[in-house]
Amino acid sequence: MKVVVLTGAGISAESGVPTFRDADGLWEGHRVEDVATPEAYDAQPFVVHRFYDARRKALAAVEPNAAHHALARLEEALGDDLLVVTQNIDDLHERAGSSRVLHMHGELLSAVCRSCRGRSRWERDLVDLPPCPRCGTPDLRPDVVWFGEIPYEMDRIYLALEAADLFVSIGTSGAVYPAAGFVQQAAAYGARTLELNLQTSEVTTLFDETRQGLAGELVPAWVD
Ligand SMILES: CC(C)NC(=O)[C@H](Cc1c[nH]c2ccccc12)NC(=O)[C@H](CCCC/N=C(/NCCC(=O)O)S[C@H]1O[C@H](COP(=O)(O)OP(=O)(O)OC[C@H]2O[C@@H](n3cnc4c(N)ncnc43)[C@H](O)[C@@H]2O)[C@@H](O)[C@H]1O)NC(=O)OCc1ccccc1
Repeated sequence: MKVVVLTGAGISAESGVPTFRDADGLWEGHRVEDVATPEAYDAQPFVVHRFYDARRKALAAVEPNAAHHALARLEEALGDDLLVVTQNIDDLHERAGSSRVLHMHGELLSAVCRSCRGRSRWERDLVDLPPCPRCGTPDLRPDVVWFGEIPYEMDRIYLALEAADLFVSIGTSGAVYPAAGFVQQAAAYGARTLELNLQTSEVTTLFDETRQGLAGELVPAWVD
């Protein structure tokens, strides 16, 4: 049984990581779409850096929750038959013990060089961004996928959706593409589809089954 699990901000909410909908999509009065874009980074890099620095600080103070731990247990059982595709840039899946995790929108604790595309761990706050450890150019940016940019690992994701027997979506509003379109792709290839979410999402009607509630309760109940 090949399983693909898509996670969104809702799976980290009970750890204390605010979701995008929580703050009505606003950050310091900015529409998230306005700070999480390459244009915003070119226009006002300091505002964008402050946005991600604040989230790094917040991430250091939180822990994975029961939903993350349940998926790590599922990976022990299924091995390579499980793939977790996350829209989240936090490292809570990995901290819970999951390793078969694909960060389609990047990672908060990673930096990427705009010159050589080399990746490195994000070391310091904005004040003195170090040069790229690989090519030496001072051209590092947060290793996250911004609106208008192509998500990471789309080929691997489409192959996994094609081979999936079961597609499960956890804690996502289905507002952002291409992730919001995965349920249709998986269903088109014959997979059964299940949504675990606190509220009705923009794609709830596309699922074979929906269970509403807290991920910290629904996911362990589904896994164990
Ligand atoms: C706003 C939206 C309409 N715009 C888009 O979708 C755009 C444009 C677009 C493309 N195609 C379209 C088609 C139609 C319309 C628009 C588009 N998409 C793009 O630009 C993407 C790139 C988008 C990525 C942007 N970067 C992010 N994040 C990283 C940065 C950062 O984090 O700062 S997106 C970011 O927002 C999204 C937030 O959504 P959720 O995670 O779902 O969170 P949300 O708060 O919305 O919802 C939380 C849910 O959890 C539930 N919940 C809450 N608590 C709990 C709880 N305790 N338990 C369970 N559930 C819970 C709630 O009920 C709720 O339903 C996530 O994806 C997150 O990663 N790129 C692209 O399309 O490239 C081309 C392409 C296409 C195909 C193939 C190749 C190339």
